Amino acid sequence: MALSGARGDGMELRIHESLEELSTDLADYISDLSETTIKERGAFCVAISGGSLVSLMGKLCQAPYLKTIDWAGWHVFWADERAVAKNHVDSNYKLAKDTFLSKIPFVPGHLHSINDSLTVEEAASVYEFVIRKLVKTRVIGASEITDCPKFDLIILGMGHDGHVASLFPNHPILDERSEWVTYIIDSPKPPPERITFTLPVINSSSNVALVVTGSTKADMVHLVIDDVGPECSSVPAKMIHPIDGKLLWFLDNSAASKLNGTAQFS
Ligand SMILES: O=C1O[C@H](COP(=O)(O)O)[C@@H](O)[C@H](O)[C@H]1O
Repeated sequence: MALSGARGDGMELRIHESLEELSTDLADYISDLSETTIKERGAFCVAISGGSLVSLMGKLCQAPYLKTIDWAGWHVFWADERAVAKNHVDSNYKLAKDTFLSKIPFVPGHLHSINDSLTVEEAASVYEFVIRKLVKTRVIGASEITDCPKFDLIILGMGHDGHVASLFPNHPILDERSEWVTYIIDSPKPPPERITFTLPVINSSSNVALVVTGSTKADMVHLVIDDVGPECSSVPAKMIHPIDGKLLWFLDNSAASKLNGTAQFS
């Protein structure tokens, strides 16, 4: 690893020399977290997103992880989904399934994908209902502070504009405080209709991993991570602060190239 360290503000950065190194570290991190969480509470509830981070999770279906992880304890959710059929090239479900999920022996019924045959409004409300039932039966934990579900891990990518899940800059859903899952019909990035976890749910997670790579995201990474002033206050990635959990950034050297003071990590 090129650099690794905790910043005073409760976030940890891991900066990698290569995508290969990053994806191995990510798989080790997920595997360790899965082991300790399943020992502690019998299940591991992880929500994933779409985009470039999915291929970086591909190591999970390879040795040693395929054999060493206790997949029976896993429940997989989507932090966001695009309103397209599950076999559409834009589907976050399809991307994860084709890349690695289909090669892993999950318990049938533990892949909690978002219904693609409903309107986005209906799909968001049905998904929230599914999550509520799993909180009630204690498969998913509950935050004592926010009353939201407490996922064991939410893995997010970040767009060039700083969006995370389907929470886009300056969009009114950034102010959503009562729903756990909501929808948009005017996404600036196609497709326009999407379903997404809200900020309170993401910030109630025990662990949030933000996985960002490539030089085209270096400016936004600098804006979000370094204290550059009020101009970045409307950037969704900047709003990720787990209330009672940990925030870990997985970056490659290119994405981290404009960060201030990385020399303080070693
Ligand atoms: O549209 C989306 O974009 C973000 C970021 O994608 P990337 O390809 O730039 O990494 C992704 O995290 C989100 O889940 C997805 O719906």
